[in-house]
Amino acid sequence: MAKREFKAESKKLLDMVINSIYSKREVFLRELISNASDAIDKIYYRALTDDHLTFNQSDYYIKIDPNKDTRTLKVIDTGIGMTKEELESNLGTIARSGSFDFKNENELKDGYDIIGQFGVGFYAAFMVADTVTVMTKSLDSDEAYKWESQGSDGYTIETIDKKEPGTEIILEIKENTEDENYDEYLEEYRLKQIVKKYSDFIRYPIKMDVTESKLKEGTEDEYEDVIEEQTINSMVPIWKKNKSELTDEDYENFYNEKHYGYDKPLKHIHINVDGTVRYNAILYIPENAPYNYYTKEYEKGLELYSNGVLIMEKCADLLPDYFSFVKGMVDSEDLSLNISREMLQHDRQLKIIAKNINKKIKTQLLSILRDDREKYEKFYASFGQQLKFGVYSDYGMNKELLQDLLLFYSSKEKKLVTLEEYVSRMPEDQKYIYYATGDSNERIEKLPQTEMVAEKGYEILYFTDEIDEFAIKMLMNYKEKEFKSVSSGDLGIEEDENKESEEKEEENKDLFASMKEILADKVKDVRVSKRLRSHPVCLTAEGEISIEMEKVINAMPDDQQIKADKVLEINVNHDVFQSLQNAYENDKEKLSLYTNLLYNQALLIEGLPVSDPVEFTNDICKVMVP
Ligand SMILES: Nc1ncnc2c1ncn2[C@@H]1O[C@H](COP(=O)(O)OP(=O)(O)OP(=O)(O)O)[C@@H](O)[C@H]1O
Repeated sequence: MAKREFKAESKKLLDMVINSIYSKREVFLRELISNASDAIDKIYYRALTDDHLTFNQSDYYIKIDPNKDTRTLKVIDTGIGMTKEELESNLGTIARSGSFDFKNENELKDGYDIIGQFGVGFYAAFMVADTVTVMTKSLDSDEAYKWESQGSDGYTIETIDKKEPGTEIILEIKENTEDENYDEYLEEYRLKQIVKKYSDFIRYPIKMDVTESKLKEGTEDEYEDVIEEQTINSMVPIWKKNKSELTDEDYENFYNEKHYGYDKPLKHIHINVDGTVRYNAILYIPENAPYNYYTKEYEKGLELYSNGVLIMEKCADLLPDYFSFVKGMVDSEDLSLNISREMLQHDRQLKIIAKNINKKIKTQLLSILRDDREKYEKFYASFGQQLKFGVYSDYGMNKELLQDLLLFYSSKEKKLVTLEEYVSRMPEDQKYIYYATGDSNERIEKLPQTEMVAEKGYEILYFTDEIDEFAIKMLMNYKEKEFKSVSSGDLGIEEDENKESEEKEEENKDLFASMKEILADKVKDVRVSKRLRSHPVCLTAEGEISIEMEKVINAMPDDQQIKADKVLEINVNHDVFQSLQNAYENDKEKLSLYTNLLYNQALLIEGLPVSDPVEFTNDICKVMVP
């Protein structure tokens, strides 16, 4: 029999399909199953307009049949089949898609959607097979044909005997090589796995004879291998079902089946959009952060399906970083895929979907926050930090979108509050939103710097995450109220104290100058405190860099070191101040001892290390034994 050659360009293209278009060999099965599904769809469409043809869905199926002895894998379908001419033109010309033409000729819109469009998928079979044989009988022909090819050297066509319309594709699976294991494409479990991964939602049953070990009849502990034909795909995707038919349990099962997480999702979001870009999505907000969530290893992304066929396992472009914890999938019929179906040709549709999804996630989070505070706090414990990173990163580009999702611990409420709640409670004379930073709520509670603001009756937000102050600096203000650290120079409330402290400052300016000299470049200034009530000293920072920021940045692994401009504030109403004055008058050595002691105490209160602990304890001893 004379061999027909593929067209010259086709040879090159075939080589490309086999070697470079697809990144994973396993997708050959996805391609053959998609073709089989298209072939059945075509009968369905025909039946819509042809009165002589009835489409009885249960008659149509796809079957996968591996055989280790003959080293063959068959993919059989009960679809429309191909005439001799169609065999010639569809399989003899690479990049010629009969399915694409069919779609155009029939002006197909919704419902059943033909998958094929490029005319290359079939040849993916050569990635795993030396010889590919196609036995086919068209619904429109009495003759059946066999097409066979070993790849680039062409193909043969001959007449065969086949009664029922449909197509049977036989792959002679390659021998294993050093680098490649082809045997796996003959293993039931592996084939099942590939079908589940890519073709689970093909709407016709994909059948396979599966070997199961079963209890032998009449025995109690004897097992035997039983071969059973099973449907291995789920067929109807949950996201195409009506929301009213689905229970929370259905959504939870899908979450677990898909291994989106091992926890129970906190919330699911089911989206069906029929707008400019049509898509369905099921998204989940998990309850717990995966163990690697806050590391570089964590990969964000949603599964992306095109017409129920998996295209990408983790499509990162669908999620912004600040919502990277969201799991789930998107299925759209409107994506322009590239030839390998592994990437999108241009991402306009994807951008629209991403934008839409982003909005929905925010709305959902806000509604949990409003309606189920306990649930939201659980979520926030896992992912609050990520939201705060989101406010801070990209130069604060997303701060407005995220600000209402933030929670901080409140000095007054003794629980987490939103910025909105804080601002709505602010007394009229309060100018700023006050915050204090520290390692824990308990430590912040005891910070001397909070005394004055607390005495004034104002609420203070406690920042215990390293990112907090950075995020707030980026936010700058909320509802036109500026954020103010309780440690900052001007607290906006010290009017009454101003005059008195100015006088004290003036009276004691030589004492403060001496103390500043003793501490040298450790502090920028020594001053009368307006904020202290019961404590003798505290450290505050002047300028943009706070003491907390100095701590955070200096603890980072790179060599970057920064220094806050520290000010040692002295409570002139505290008895200790008298001792300072006495020492200044009578004993300069004592003044030096006291100054260093007070400075080191202030460091400890701030959670900063004292530079010489031995000297510090010696100083204490000196005070104890005058
Ligand atoms: N099982 C089948 N039954 C009937 N026709 C088939 C079958 N497999 C392939 N064909 C025909 O061969 C054509 C080429 O198939 P191929 O998989 O190479 O491309 P495609 O499915 O059209 O596009 P894509 O590259 O996007 O998958 C199809 O368009 C279809 O007309």
